Amino acid sequence: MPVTDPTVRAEGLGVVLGEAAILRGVDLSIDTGESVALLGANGSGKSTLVRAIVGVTPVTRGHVHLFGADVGSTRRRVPWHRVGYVPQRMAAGAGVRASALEVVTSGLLDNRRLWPGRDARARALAALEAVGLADRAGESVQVFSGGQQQRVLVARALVRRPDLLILDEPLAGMDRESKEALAGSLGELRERGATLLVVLHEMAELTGLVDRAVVLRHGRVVHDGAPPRPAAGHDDPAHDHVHPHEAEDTVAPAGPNLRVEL
Ligand SMILES: Nc1ncnc2c1ncn2[C@@H]1O[C@H](COP(=O)(O)OP(=O)(O)OP(=O)(O)O)[C@@H](O)[C@H]1O
Repeated sequence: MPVTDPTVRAEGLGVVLGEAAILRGVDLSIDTGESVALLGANGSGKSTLVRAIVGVTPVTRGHVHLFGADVGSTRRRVPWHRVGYVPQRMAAGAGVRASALEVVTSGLLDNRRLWPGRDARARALAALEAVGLADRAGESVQVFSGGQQQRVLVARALVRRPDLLILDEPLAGMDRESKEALAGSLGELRERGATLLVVLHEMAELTGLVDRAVVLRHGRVVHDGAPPRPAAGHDDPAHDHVHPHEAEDTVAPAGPNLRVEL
Protein backbone atom coordinates (compact mmCIF):
# COMPACT_ATOMS: atom_id res chain seq x y z
CA MET A 1 0.00 0.00 0.00
CA PRO A 2 1.45 3.39 -0.92
CA VAL A 3 1.76 5.81 2.00
CA THR A 4 0.24 8.70 0.04
CA ASP A 5 -2.93 8.83 -2.04
CA PRO A 6 -2.44 8.06 -5.70
CA THR A 7 -2.40 11.26 -7.79
CA VAL A 8 -5.32 9.91 -9.84
CA ARG A 9 -7.84 7.41 -8.53
CA ALA A 10 -10.94 6.54 -10.50
CA GLU A 11 -13.25 3.88 -9.13
CA GLY A 12 -16.10 2.17 -10.92
CA LEU A 13 -16.51 5.05 -13.36
CA GLY A 14 -19.58 4.99 -15.50
CA VAL A 15 -20.44 7.69 -18.03
CA VAL A 16 -23.63 7.70 -20.06
CA LEU A 17 -23.93 10.24 -22.87
CA GLY A 18 -27.30 10.44 -24.52
CA GLU A 19 -28.53 6.86 -24.49
CA ALA A 20 -25.09 5.31 -24.75
CA ALA A 21 -22.95 3.87 -21.95
CA ILE A 22 -19.54 5.26 -22.91
CA LEU A 23 -17.58 4.19 -19.81
CA ARG A 24 -18.60 0.99 -18.08
CA GLY A 25 -17.00 0.52 -14.68
CA VAL A 26 -13.50 1.92 -15.22
CA ASP A 27 -10.95 1.63 -12.41
CA LEU A 28 -7.71 3.54 -12.82
CA SER A 29 -5.10 4.41 -10.23
CA ILE A 30 -1.97 6.41 -11.06
CA ASP A 31 0.70 6.87 -8.41
CA THR A 32 2.73 10.04 -8.08
CA GLY A 33 5.54 10.07 -10.62
CA GLU A 34 4.05 7.41 -12.86
CA SER A 35 3.67 7.91 -16.62
CA VAL A 36 0.66 6.17 -18.09
CA ALA A 37 -0.41 5.91 -21.70
CA LEU A 38 -4.12 5.55 -22.38
CA LEU A 39 -4.68 3.59 -25.56
CA GLY A 40 -7.62 2.25 -27.51
CA ALA A 41 -9.42 2.40 -30.82
CA ASN A 42 -11.42 5.40 -32.00
CA GLY A 43 -14.53 5.74 -29.86
CA SER A 44 -13.31 3.41 -27.09
CA GLY A 45 -13.79 6.16 -24.50
CA LYS A 46 -10.29 7.60 -23.96
CA SER A 47 -11.25 11.27 -24.23
CA THR A 48 -14.38 10.66 -22.18
CA LEU A 49 -12.24 9.10 -19.44
CA VAL A 50 -9.79 12.00 -19.25
CA ARG A 51 -12.66 14.50 -19.42
CA ALA A 52 -14.31 12.68 -16.51
CA ILE A 53 -11.01 12.72 -14.60
CA VAL A 54 -10.70 16.51 -14.89
CA GLY A 55 -14.40 16.99 -14.12
CA VAL A 56 -15.46 18.27 -17.54
CA THR A 57 -17.78 15.33 -18.20
CA PRO A 58 -20.05 14.40 -15.29
CA VAL A 59 -19.88 10.79 -14.19
CA THR A 60 -23.00 8.70 -13.91
CA ARG A 61 -21.44 6.19 -11.52
CA GLY A 62 -18.30 5.95 -9.41
CA HIS A 63 -15.79 8.52 -8.18
CA VAL A 64 -12.67 10.35 -9.28
CA HIS A 65 -10.08 11.60 -6.81
CA LEU A 66 -7.23 13.91 -7.79
CA PHE A 67 -4.51 14.39 -5.17
CA GLY A 68 -6.91 12.77 -2.71
CA ALA A 69 -9.80 15.21 -3.32
CA ASP A 70 -13.09 14.07 -4.82
CA VAL A 71 -13.60 15.80 -8.19
CA GLY A 72 -17.37 15.37 -7.88
CA SER A 73 -18.34 16.27 -4.34
CA THR A 74 -15.39 18.38 -3.12
CA ARG A 75 -14.37 19.88 -6.43
CA ARG A 76 -13.25 23.12 -4.79
CA ARG A 77 -10.66 21.26 -2.75
CA VAL A 78 -8.96 19.81 -5.83
CA PRO A 79 -5.64 21.66 -6.31
CA TRP A 80 -6.34 22.60 -9.93
CA HIS A 81 -3.22 24.77 -10.11
CA ARG A 82 -1.22 21.53 -9.93
CA VAL A 83 -3.03 20.08 -12.95
CA GLY A 84 -2.24 20.75 -16.61
CA TYR A 85 -4.76 19.47 -19.15
CA VAL A 86 -4.73 19.74 -22.92
CA PRO A 87 -7.93 18.56 -24.59
CA GLN A 88 -7.94 16.86 -27.95
CA ARG A 89 -7.83 19.03 -31.06
CA MET A 90 -8.88 22.30 -29.50
CA ALA A 91 -7.90 25.36 -31.49
CA ALA A 92 -5.91 27.92 -29.51
CA GLY A 93 -6.71 30.64 -32.00
CA ALA A 94 -10.44 30.51 -32.60
CA GLY A 95 -11.62 34.10 -32.27
CA VAL A 96 -8.69 35.04 -30.03
CA ARG A 97 -6.48 37.97 -31.03
CA ALA A 98 -3.56 36.92 -28.88
CA SER A 99 0.06 36.07 -29.50
CA ALA A 100 1.43 32.63 -28.74
CA LEU A 101 3.31 34.21 -25.82
CA GLU A 102 0.09 35.68 -24.42
CA VAL A 103 -1.81 32.40 -24.73
CA VAL A 104 0.97 30.52 -22.97
CA THR A 105 1.29 33.18 -20.26
CA SER A 106 -2.43 32.85 -19.55
CA GLY A 107 -1.64 29.33 -18.36
CA LEU A 108 -0.08 30.94 -15.29
CA LEU A 109 -3.38 32.49 -14.24
CA ASP A 110 -6.27 30.96 -12.39
CA ASN A 111 -9.02 32.21 -10.15
CA ARG A 112 -6.55 32.68 -7.31
CA ARG A 113 -3.69 34.09 -9.36
CA LEU A 114 -4.69 37.02 -11.54
CA TRP A 115 -1.17 38.35 -12.13
CA PRO A 116 1.25 36.05 -13.94
CA GLY A 117 4.36 37.08 -11.96
CA ARG A 118 7.69 38.61 -12.86
CA ASP A 119 9.23 35.55 -14.43
CA ALA A 120 6.14 34.91 -16.56
CA ARG A 121 7.71 35.96 -19.86
CA ALA A 122 10.81 33.81 -19.35
CA ARG A 123 8.69 30.83 -18.29
CA ALA A 124 6.33 31.23 -21.25
CA LEU A 125 9.25 31.48 -23.67
CA ALA A 126 10.81 28.36 -22.15
CA ALA A 127 7.52 26.49 -22.57
CA LEU A 128 7.27 27.61 -26.19
CA GLU A 129 10.87 26.51 -26.70
CA ALA A 130 9.88 23.08 -25.36
CA VAL A 131 7.36 22.67 -28.17
CA GLY A 132 9.63 24.23 -30.81
CA LEU A 133 7.77 27.53 -31.21
CA ALA A 134 9.91 30.07 -29.35
CA ASP A 135 10.77 31.82 -32.60
CA ARG A 136 7.06 32.53 -33.23
CA ALA A 137 6.22 33.75 -29.73
CA GLY A 138 5.07 37.19 -30.88
CA GLU A 139 2.81 36.02 -33.71
CA SER A 140 -0.96 35.82 -33.46
CA VAL A 141 -2.15 32.26 -32.87
CA GLN A 142 -4.90 32.94 -35.42
CA VAL A 143 -2.37 32.48 -38.23
CA PHE A 144 -0.98 29.23 -36.80
CA SER A 145 -1.75 25.85 -38.34
CA GLY A 146 -3.83 23.31 -36.38
CA GLY A 147 -0.71 21.42 -35.28
CA GLN A 148 1.01 24.64 -34.20
CA GLN A 149 -2.05 25.71 -32.19
CA GLN A 150 -2.01 22.31 -30.49
CA ARG A 151 1.63 22.91 -29.57
CA VAL A 152 0.76 26.32 -28.11
CA LEU A 153 -1.84 24.64 -25.88
CA VAL A 154 0.69 22.03 -24.77
CA ALA A 155 3.07 24.89 -23.89
CA ARG A 156 0.22 26.60 -21.99
CA ALA A 157 -0.10 23.45 -19.85
CA LEU A 158 3.68 23.02 -19.44
CA VAL A 159 4.21 26.60 -18.25
CA ARG A 160 2.31 25.77 -15.05
CA ARG A 161 4.99 23.20 -14.20
CA PRO A 162 2.15 20.87 -13.33
CA ASP A 163 2.44 17.97 -10.90
CA LEU A 164 -0.13 16.14 -13.01
CA LEU A 165 -0.15 16.62 -16.77
CA ILE A 166 -2.96 15.13 -18.83
CA LEU A 167 -2.56 15.30 -22.60
CA ASP A 168 -5.21 14.04 -25.01
CA GLU A 169 -3.43 13.01 -28.21
CA PRO A 170 -0.79 15.72 -27.97
CA LEU A 171 1.18 14.42 -30.94
CA ALA A 172 -1.63 14.76 -33.47
CA GLY A 173 -0.57 17.17 -36.18
CA MET A 174 2.99 17.49 -34.91
CA ASP A 175 6.00 17.00 -37.13
CA ARG A 176 8.93 14.85 -36.04
CA GLU A 177 10.97 17.74 -34.63
CA SER A 178 8.07 18.97 -32.47
CA LYS A 179 7.37 15.44 -31.26
CA GLU A 180 10.99 15.10 -30.19
CA ALA A 181 10.88 18.49 -28.47
CA LEU A 182 7.70 17.53 -26.63
CA ALA A 183 9.07 14.11 -25.64
CA GLY A 184 12.13 15.91 -24.23
CA SER A 185 10.05 18.26 -22.10
CA LEU A 186 7.83 15.42 -20.88
CA GLY A 187 11.02 13.59 -19.90
CA GLU A 188 12.10 16.62 -17.84
CA LEU A 189 8.71 16.80 -16.13
CA ARG A 190 8.98 13.13 -15.33
CA GLU A 191 12.47 13.54 -13.90
CA ARG A 192 11.22 16.12 -11.45
CA GLY A 193 8.56 13.67 -10.25
CA ALA A 194 5.47 14.81 -12.16
CA THR A 195 2.70 12.36 -13.02
CA LEU A 196 1.70 11.96 -16.67
CA LEU A 197 -1.43 10.61 -18.31
CA VAL A 198 -1.21 10.73 -22.08
CA VAL A 199 -3.84 9.58 -24.57
CA LEU A 200 -1.99 8.13 -27.53
CA HIS A 201 -2.72 6.39 -30.76
CA GLU A 202 0.84 5.28 -31.24
CA MET A 203 3.27 4.31 -28.50
CA ALA A 204 6.27 4.78 -30.77
CA GLU A 205 7.23 8.38 -30.01
CA LEU A 206 6.83 8.13 -26.27
CA THR A 207 7.83 4.51 -25.68
CA GLY A 208 10.73 5.32 -23.36
CA LEU A 209 8.62 7.74 -21.34
CA VAL A 210 5.74 5.46 -20.45
CA ASP A 211 5.81 3.07 -17.47
CA ARG A 212 2.42 1.56 -17.98
CA ALA A 213 -0.33 1.34 -20.55
CA VAL A 214 -4.05 1.20 -19.99
CA VAL A 215 -6.08 0.02 -22.94
CA LEU A 216 -9.78 0.76 -23.27
CA ARG A 217 -12.21 -1.14 -25.43
CA HIS A 218 -15.88 -0.26 -25.55
CA GLY A 219 -15.57 1.77 -22.36
CA ARG A 220 -13.85 -0.94 -20.32
CA VAL A 221 -10.23 -1.44 -19.30
CA VAL A 222 -8.96 -4.50 -21.17
CA HIS A 223 -5.28 -4.12 -20.27
CA ASP A 224 -3.46 -2.35 -17.44
CA GLY A 225 0.22 -3.13 -17.31
CA ALA A 226 3.28 -3.20 -19.50
CA PRO A 227 3.04 -1.03 -22.62
CA PRO A 228 2.01 -3.21 -25.57
CA ARG A 229 4.12 -3.55 -28.68
CA PRO A 230 2.09 -1.95 -31.45
CA ALA A 231 1.22 -4.22 -34.36
CA ALA A 232 3.36 -3.82 -37.46
CA GLY A 233 2.32 -1.02 -39.74
CA HIS A 234 0.63 1.06 -37.06
CA ASP A 235 2.91 4.00 -37.69
CA ASP A 236 1.91 4.02 -41.33
CA PRO A 237 -0.37 7.06 -41.80
CA ALA A 238 -2.59 4.94 -44.05
CA HIS A 239 -3.15 2.33 -41.36
CA ASP A 240 -6.80 1.83 -40.41
CA HIS A 241 -6.96 1.80 -36.60
CA VAL A 242 -10.49 0.50 -36.55
CA HIS A 243 -10.38 -3.26 -36.89
CA PRO A 244 -13.14 -5.75 -37.57
CA HIS A 245 -12.63 -7.29 -34.13
CA GLU A 246 -13.78 -3.99 -32.61
CA ALA A 247 -17.22 -5.53 -32.69
CA GLU A 248 -16.03 -8.22 -30.30
CA ASP A 249 -15.91 -7.51 -26.63
CA THR A 250 -13.09 -9.80 -25.66
CA VAL A 251 -10.64 -9.08 -22.89
CA ALA A 252 -7.04 -9.05 -24.00
CA PRO A 253 -4.62 -11.17 -21.99
CA ALA A 254 -2.22 -9.16 -19.85
CA GLY A 255 1.54 -9.62 -19.96
CA PRO A 256 4.74 -7.91 -21.01
CA ASN A 257 4.70 -9.44 -24.49
CA LEU A 258 1.12 -8.54 -25.11
CA ARG A 259 0.30 -7.46 -28.64
CA VAL A 260 -2.68 -5.22 -28.62
CA GLU A 261 -4.24 -4.06 -31.84
CA LEU A 262 -5.61 -0.66 -30.96
N1 LIG B 1 -21.51 14.37 -25.93
C1 LIG B 1 -21.66 13.13 -26.42
N2 LIG B 1 -22.89 12.61 -26.63
C2 LIG B 1 -23.06 11.36 -27.09
N3 LIG B 1 -22.04 10.54 -27.40
C3 LIG B 1 -20.79 11.00 -27.22
C4 LIG B 1 -20.53 12.33 -26.72
N4 LIG B 1 -19.18 12.49 -26.64
C5 LIG B 1 -18.63 11.34 -27.07
N5 LIG B 1 -19.59 10.45 -27.41
C6 LIG B 1 -19.37 9.08 -27.91
O1 LIG B 1 -18.60 8.40 -26.96
C7 LIG B 1 -17.76 7.45 -27.58
C8 LIG B 1 -16.38 7.61 -27.02
O2 LIG B 1 -15.85 8.86 -27.46
P1 LIG B 1 -14.40 9.35 -27.03
O3 LIG B 1 -14.17 10.69 -27.66
O4 LIG B 1 -14.25 9.22 -25.57
O5 LIG B 1 -13.50 8.23 -27.73
P2 LIG B 1 -11.93 8.17 -27.95
O6 LIG B 1 -11.49 6.83 -27.49
O7 LIG B 1 -11.27 9.34 -27.33
O8 LIG B 1 -11.85 8.23 -29.54
P3 LIG B 1 -10.78 8.91 -30.55
O9 LIG B 1 -9.60 8.01 -30.57
O10 LIG B 1 -11.51 8.90 -31.84
O11 LIG B 1 -10.49 10.29 -30.05
C9 LIG B 1 -17.89 7.70 -29.08
O12 LIG B 1 -18.72 6.70 -29.62
C10 LIG B 1 -18.54 9.06 -29.17
O13 LIG B 1 -19.35 9.14 -30.30
